[in-house]
Amino acid sequence: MLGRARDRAGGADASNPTTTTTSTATSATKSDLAKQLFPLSSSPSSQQPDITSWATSANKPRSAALSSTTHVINPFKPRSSNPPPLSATRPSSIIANAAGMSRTNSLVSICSNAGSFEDRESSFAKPQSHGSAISSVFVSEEDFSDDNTLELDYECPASLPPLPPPSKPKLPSTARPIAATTITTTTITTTGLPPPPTSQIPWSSSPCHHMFPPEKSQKPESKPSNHILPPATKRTLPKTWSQETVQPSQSKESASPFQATDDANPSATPLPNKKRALPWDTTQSAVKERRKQLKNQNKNDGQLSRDEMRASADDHVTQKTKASAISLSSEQQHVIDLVVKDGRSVFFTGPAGTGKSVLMRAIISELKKKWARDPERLSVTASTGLAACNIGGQTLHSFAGIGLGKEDVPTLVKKIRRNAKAKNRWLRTKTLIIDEVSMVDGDLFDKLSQIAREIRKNGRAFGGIQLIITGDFFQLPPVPDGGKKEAKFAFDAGTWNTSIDHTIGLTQVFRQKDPQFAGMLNEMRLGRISNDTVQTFKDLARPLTFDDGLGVTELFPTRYEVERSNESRLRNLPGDSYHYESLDAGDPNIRDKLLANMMAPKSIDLKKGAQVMLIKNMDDTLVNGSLGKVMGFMSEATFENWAMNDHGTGSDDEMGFDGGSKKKIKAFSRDPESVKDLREYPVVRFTATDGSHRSILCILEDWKVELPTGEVQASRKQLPLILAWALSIHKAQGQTLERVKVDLGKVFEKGQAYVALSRAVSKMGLQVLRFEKSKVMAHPRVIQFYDKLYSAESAIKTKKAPIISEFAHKGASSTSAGRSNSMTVVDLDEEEAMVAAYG
Ligand SMILES: Nc1ncnc2c1ncn2[C@@H]1O[C@H](COP(=O)(O)OP(=O)(O)OP(=O)(O)O)[C@@H](O)[C@H]1O
Repeated sequence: MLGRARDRAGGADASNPTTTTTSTATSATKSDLAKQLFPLSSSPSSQQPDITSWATSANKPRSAALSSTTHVINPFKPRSSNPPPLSATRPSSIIANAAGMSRTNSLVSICSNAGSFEDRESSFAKPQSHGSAISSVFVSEEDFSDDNTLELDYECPASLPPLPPPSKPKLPSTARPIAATTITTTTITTTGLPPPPTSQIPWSSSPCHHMFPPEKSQKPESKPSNHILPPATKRTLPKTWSQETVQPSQSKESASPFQATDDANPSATPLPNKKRALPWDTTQSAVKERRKQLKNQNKNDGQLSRDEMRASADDHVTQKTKASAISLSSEQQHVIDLVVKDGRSVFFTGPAGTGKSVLMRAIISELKKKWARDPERLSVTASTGLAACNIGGQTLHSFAGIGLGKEDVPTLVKKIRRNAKAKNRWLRTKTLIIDEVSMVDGDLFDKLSQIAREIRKNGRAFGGIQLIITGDFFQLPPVPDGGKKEAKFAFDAGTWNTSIDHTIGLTQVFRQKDPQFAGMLNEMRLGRISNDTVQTFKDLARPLTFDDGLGVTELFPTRYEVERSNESRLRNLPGDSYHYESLDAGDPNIRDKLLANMMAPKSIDLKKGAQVMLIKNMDDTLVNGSLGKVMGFMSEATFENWAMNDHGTGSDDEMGFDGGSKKKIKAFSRDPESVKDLREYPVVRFTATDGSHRSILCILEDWKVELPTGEVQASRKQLPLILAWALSIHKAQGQTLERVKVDLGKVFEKGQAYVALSRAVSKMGLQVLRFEKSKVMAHPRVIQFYDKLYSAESAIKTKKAPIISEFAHKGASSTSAGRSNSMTVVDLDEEEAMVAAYG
């Protein structure tokens, strides 16, 4: 085995972890050491490295039509060297010529090889429903038994967030949405035991039309598609819904626009009546009533399983999502094929806004189908509680059952063996998903791999578990443990290269439609900012004003600053304050821990005029992250009576939720039968993702933490709102925000400035204060890591295959050299930890 590994590893340089591509000559002399340190027997190997091709741009017909608006950005060149913005007249084929480019500038060469790109159309529908895929989160009680102060073992019960439709900035725009900006793409085989795919995996970018707002006439269903997510079979409505009988108790709702049905298709989910510009689009209670109704029907006829029922209810609520489904780009689809069909271990990365989260949700959806009969085969985890929440998973620590994970591997293995549930998770899991890997510590990664090998009694990396990992190492790094000055990145783990078959770089930036802005952000990401970019960012210091009454969301590095800012803004508002305390239930011993990291706050104070953010997906346009303003407060009955009596015909502003109107509304709610909950809830006017304004009465929502058996471990009832004048950069990671203000003077950590600014959809919605080049810090190790990846890809393109294995072994060597016995864990959730760590 060793000999075979040695044969395969010929030429690898095991000794110099920091060398990128300049040490080919020396590498051969040191390869033996590398081979001994990292015998390939434990890693998926390939006879020849699997190399997939680079590709950019949209499908040919569209790109031809839009040739003047489709740009390929070279991410490793200063913006000034990149293609000009949309307004410029140069056509799309602005790809630098790599010929003669030096090895030290190898990053450039990746994008420069025009021949490595190919255009190919692909169009797939995204999962139809955003709120349905994940409803339960699995937490074992034992996860918390050893570390009472640990706040890491949090599993979010939230439903899987939606794959949001391409959002169209409402702000005045000088640059019209065009095709996504292509940054770079690479697929690199770093290891591979099983024989790699023999044929090249074709690449192409998603069609240009993905960048446009969904057109009503263009229904995704009408497009030929091989992969429709999620499966239509799980999304059918119960039979009983086809003849919707209105019970007396539901008569009010049926009078509401939400309940309007499609005569042509009685089973179709009713659409909001757009003719009636009522101040309510629907109420959450209406949605809940629907679910209750469905549940009762299920009980009566006993024909639907619990999941089917839930899926049906969600289907009803989110039916519009189907019509505006995101089509995965071909590079995204390529990753799905690799992980779902081929079962490969993959790390996919890419700049902010390239659809990593969207892709991960699609993968989870597909794998859930794959493991429908044996759900325990799939484990969904993330480095932080919040990130886990976003994909309906649990923290990596929680999954592993290692508490803080400070002990050495033998101790941790013993600990897990004592914990039947944790042990079972390790034994049963076939596919492990890790999101936001940039915040996973390298030592932890190695420990987990070793634990898996021992518990599963399988010598392969991670005990043979398929890994699907995503994240962008240029974003927030791991928090170093007390003793360490700097955290170790996961890619520096000794087992990183042997655990991953393919490293894939997503290239298409979807969040920012303006290629110039996307290019500026990419310069930031790499820490190589041109003077032009510095000046453009400095010009964004001007204040932003909007005519819809909503302001910008200010991003702060610490939670303390966020709370202070939100509290002072709330205090300065006139009027009464409404206090909402959550209703928590569950075993008091573990409840608080389970609920600690929940996005839903333990308590929230609101006033009329408060700026809030929705933290649950209501439907396809009111989603987690939608900004809104509190217009007033009223009880459910009042709100529904108002709807029933059709007293709203104007906009919210016309209606005005002032005292007079409110009194008037209350006059309609005297029927004691209808008044069950007299408590007043906020009416919030949201700016929906399609740019429209929608007002809903925000009542209490449920968050649950459940065991796989469905047993509820802890639950919280709370408004689905948080104050949103200010948000922490940590909480903002992963968000797409249309109006952002960032004061870079307060930023202290590498990657923070990039994360903060890259939340913005456009320059028009971004205000940047105190922009300094020095504040934009990219970690040298990260630059080096990506440099290697792209160098390797460049080498692949020039058919210098040996360099690939050299790359893989270098990586292994570097990490082995850096291995230490010191134990480090990631502090997963709290900004305070970061502050403590970084001062
Ligand atoms: N295939 C696609 N077609 C159209 N829009 C897409 C596609 N994939 C992602 N998007 C959109 O791009 C935006 C960014 O996506 P997403 O949040 O998944 O990116 P990300 O890479 O995870 O970003 P970050 O690293 O900042 O968290 C979202 O608004 C999403 O809806």
